Amino acid sequence: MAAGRLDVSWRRGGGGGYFDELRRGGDRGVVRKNGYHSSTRVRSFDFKSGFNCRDEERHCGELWQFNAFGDSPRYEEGEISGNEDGVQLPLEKKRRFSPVVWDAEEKEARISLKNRVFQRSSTQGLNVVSDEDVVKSSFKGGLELVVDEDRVDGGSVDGIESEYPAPQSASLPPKKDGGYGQEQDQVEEEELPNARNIAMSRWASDDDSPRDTTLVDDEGMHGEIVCRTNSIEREGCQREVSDRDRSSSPQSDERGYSISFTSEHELQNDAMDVDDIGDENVSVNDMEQTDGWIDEPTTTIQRGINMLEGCRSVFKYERLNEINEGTYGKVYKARDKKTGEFVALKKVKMDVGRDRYLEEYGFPLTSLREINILMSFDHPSIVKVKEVVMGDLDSVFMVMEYMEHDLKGVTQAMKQPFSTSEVKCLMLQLLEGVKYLHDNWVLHRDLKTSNLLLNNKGELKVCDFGMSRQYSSPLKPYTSLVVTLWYRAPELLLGAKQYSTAVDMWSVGCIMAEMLTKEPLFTGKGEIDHLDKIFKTLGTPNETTWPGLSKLPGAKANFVKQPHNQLRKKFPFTPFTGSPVLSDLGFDLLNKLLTYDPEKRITADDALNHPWFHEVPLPKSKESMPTFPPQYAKKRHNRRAMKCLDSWRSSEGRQYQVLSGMYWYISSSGIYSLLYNDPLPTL
Ligand SMILES: Nc1ncnc2c1ncn2[C@@H]1O[C@H](COP(=O)(O)OP(=O)(O)OP(=O)(O)O)[C@@H](O)[C@H]1O
Repeated sequence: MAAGRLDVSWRRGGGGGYFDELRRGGDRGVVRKNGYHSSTRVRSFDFKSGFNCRDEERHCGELWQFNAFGDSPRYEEGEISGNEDGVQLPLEKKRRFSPVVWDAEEKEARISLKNRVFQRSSTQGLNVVSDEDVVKSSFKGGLELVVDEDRVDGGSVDGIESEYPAPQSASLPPKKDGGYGQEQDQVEEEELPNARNIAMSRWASDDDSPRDTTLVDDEGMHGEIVCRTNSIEREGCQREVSDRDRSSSPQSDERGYSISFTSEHELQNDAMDVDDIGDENVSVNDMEQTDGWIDEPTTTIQRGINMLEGCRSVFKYERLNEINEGTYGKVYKARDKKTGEFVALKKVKMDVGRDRYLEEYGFPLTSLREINILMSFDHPSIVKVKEVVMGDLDSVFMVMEYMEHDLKGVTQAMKQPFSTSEVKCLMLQLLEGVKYLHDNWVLHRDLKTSNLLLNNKGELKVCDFGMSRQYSSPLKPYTSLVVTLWYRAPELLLGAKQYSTAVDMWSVGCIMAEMLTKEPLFTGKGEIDHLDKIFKTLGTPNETTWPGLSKLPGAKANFVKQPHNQLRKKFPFTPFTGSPVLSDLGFDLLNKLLTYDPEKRITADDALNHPWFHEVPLPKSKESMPTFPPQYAKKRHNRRAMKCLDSWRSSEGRQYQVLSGMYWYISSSGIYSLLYNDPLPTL
């Protein structure tokens, strides 16, 4: 898996401003601004290791490094300590949360020498690294070297040794009060799992600086040197490219490194014709001015050796259509320019309202959670995040495997609900995914049909981990404002602050019912209304059916009184209507998922072993699951498509057309739309 790291830097002083910047790895210290002393702190979010957060701070040009969150790399430790949602995990449980990468076999140590950062890796070579994906930046930086202790004999690095002797061992930044003792050393080692693909990413610097394309080069080195600089003045270790050297044609130096620069503000102007639309993937690069993914980076440096993947640039991908826009980010379909693979790119929304992490560190907590969890998980029922990439304007994108549909879109568009055997196939996959989450101490907390992705291979994958969090035993208080209302468990609706995996299982119950009937089970307009709807269907709970109910904050409200469970009525025995029949065993499972008392609610593990899955009709295999027409594109203002269709329409004189399985039509407002499962127009 490709890896990435984000450095979030924020600066104080130097003009009284307090502003955050997102930077890829390599952004290091502006020390002075307007004559004032200014310190820059860089917090590194290491997406490869799950969540490894470390701070570096510059004071008067000196680099101080310290751990942001205490004693060891751990999941969201900063957020965990002392906030409302806080969970302090017992050690063994931390370990059990295995997907967050703990094994730091390839440990690295950072050594600060003057303004330079050496990074040591026990397994990585000493490589000259450059970046294929340099994103424009206005940073004036220092120098970062990555040095392999195994390969660098006695700390000798060609061309570097004289002035910056390579370290024999991990030395420490200048010791400050309460700073780096031996203990800190140890922590530092532990806190730095291999970040070879991350730490080496770097920024081009100021556009107006000829040094933004400075490369450091050392022929004979077998390892890796990363220079983040606009001020490298190293003999024998420097290749400086001046402004006039910039050209749009690639160059090759005698060592075989290819150095190329694209022209300033060169836009990707791929011509498109009607056929492009027919290709289903409507490229919208040149019309939708979505910040962060408009221009190609102005400078590209390519070198042919030891290319390490840092936080790559979003320009590695060609943006196709927008798939959807959720609360926390827009999701686009895109194509990897190199491999042609389709991916989904979720742009991290930076304006998510009040978010302590956003305010403090420049990155929203919801996205950190999501990225951390998704990058560390590996399960067929959990959507895979391939990498995190950066766009212009400090935008960040998560690159996910592309899934053609989500369950919500599919159920809404279907004429008939899924058959029982299809529901079983989907339920098994969903339960496997949920079991995996719960086994790894993660609550999803927002399971709903729009967060279940489907592809045309019959696979179901859980996505959207923005609300998810790690839990522990004994439970700590969490916020009860989780889970979209219709799928929200009654204990949450009644204000429980302590809850566990059962909240997800309730959502699974709601989803199961919706798959069977094609309609959401409970559709309250507000919390009280929603509870009323639940109680009308399942009967009003009491202390007998749900011990502890009366202690919940919302339990005293005057709810509808309904003594009986009416759920069965929602699944009438209608063998001739074509609707799936919910057998007694199926009903038993549904009832167990929709049990009021969270303690008695069935677990994912037990649900997977429920006999309903063993009775006929047996679950369909994934391969025999139905495929669905392409998801309709929500984006309605696709000007390029409009243009193409316009000409096409005038030549054909038709109002509707089907192109590559998509139904295009012209709405009353004259806007072209893509319709999913629209009845075929008479042509
Ligand atoms: N990997 C993917 N492949 C295809 N479509 C996806 C993918 N991930 C997300 N989507 C689409 O984008 C929608 C929104 O994604 P997601 O739920 O992750 O965003 P969000 O901002 O967290 O949304 P929400 O408002 O539900 O919290 C999904 O419902 C789905 O339709």
